[in-house]
Amino acid sequence: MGVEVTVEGLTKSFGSQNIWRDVSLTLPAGEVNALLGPSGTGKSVFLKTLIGLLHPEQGSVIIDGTDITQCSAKELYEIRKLFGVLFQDGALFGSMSLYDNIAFPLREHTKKKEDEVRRIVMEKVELVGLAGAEGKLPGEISGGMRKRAGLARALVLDPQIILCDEPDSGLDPVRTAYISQLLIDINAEIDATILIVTHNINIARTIPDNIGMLFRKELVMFGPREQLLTSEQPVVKQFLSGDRFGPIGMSEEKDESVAAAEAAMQAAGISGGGTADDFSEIIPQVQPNPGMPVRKAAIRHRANVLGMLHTLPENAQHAIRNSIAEEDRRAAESPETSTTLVALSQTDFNDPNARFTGLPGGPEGVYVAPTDVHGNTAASAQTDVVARPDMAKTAVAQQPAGDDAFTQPIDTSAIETAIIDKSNGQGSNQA
Ligand SMILES: Nc1ncnc2c1ncn2[C@@H]1O[C@H](COP(=O)(O)OP(=O)(O)OP(=O)(O)O)[C@@H](O)[C@H]1O
Repeated sequence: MGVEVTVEGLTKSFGSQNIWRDVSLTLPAGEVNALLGPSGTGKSVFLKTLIGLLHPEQGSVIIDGTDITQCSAKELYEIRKLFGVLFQDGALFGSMSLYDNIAFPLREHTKKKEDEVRRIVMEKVELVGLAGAEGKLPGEISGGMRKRAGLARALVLDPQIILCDEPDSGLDPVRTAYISQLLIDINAEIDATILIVTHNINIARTIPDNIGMLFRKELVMFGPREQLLTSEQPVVKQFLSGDRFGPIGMSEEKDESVAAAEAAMQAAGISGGGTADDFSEIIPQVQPNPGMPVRKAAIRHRANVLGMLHTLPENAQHAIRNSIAEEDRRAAESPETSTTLVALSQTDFNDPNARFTGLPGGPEGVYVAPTDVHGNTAASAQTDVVARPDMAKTAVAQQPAGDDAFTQPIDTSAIETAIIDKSNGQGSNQA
């Protein structure tokens, strides 16, 4: 499973220029996260700080129990092996073939023999669709191919954390969709924690489990994607719609006179050029391609979100309920592509250690009852957590049906461990 990354009170400056301050967030293990923000707000600086390439003045970055802002160079070297990083420009060595570029981390960090290096490199080359191009130099291929080569290189050490700095920059919308799908498939396959820095709203809407946004030197928010997509905060709304009217200016601080002039234009019905799309209409998250393993993080994410639901704004709660209902409806229609139901269908309700207690339908109280390996329907149709009975007993007994089922805090600790172990066919369900 991927590694949780916990950032606490992080502040970074270059000389007298403060980039951001007091940034705190947790990238949950194995989940896909996106970081948005206007140009120059320090998103790339944030990524580089997470891998210890840049040093913050304050705060901590805890990875696998180690605070990388305080650890020794040797410890940092070891922690860095957990990472795969796709830099904004691919950061390939111009004088090396794609093959040698992709092989580089293996030759640098492992003692693998060349035939093993070849096997791994060619596997990743295939994965990113570059078979046949491995002998070319970076200067001989397109920008999109360089991106994919950079991603292949980021994957060769089987990273537990993948950082992608603008994986879509310079790519057409179709190639962007392919690379986004690839990230979801990779997540399904290796369950790595992923952080994507992007300006691409379509990626933000369809790929991550969680989204954060930097603005005016602060983390405006970080949470389930529905929270940001339904946010009423002007900066978030403006960023999503791409409108020039709003707090974000050409440079970070918008002049008061400019803001007043814009407000007047807006009042006069003049367009700021933004899209009229309604981002609070949550569109379904991209699923792994058929044949890919269950995306275990999606199951954990659901348990996490249900646990924190009561702390979120009302419209985010509503959007999450709808997302879950929609996900379950789609799952019931095509169980073979459903993350949740595939996992659930591999679960044995009769097993005393691992059984789940049902999925709620949604605001209308529609209930989609999944079945287990024996075709049994979940015992209780009134609860919303995937749980070991001993962990969830209280929640099960107390949860009302329908909309209200989401309003109570649920103890989700250790919740989906059992089901994930089961779906992997890995014996014990003891937390
Ligand atoms: N090594 C450095 N030394 C000094 N200043 C730096 C350094 N790296 C970045 N900066 C400054 O930090 C600020 C944030 O840069 P960064 O590249 O992180 O922004 P960003 O949000 O990723 O922007 P974009 O979306 O345009 O890529 C910029 O003002 C940049 O000039």
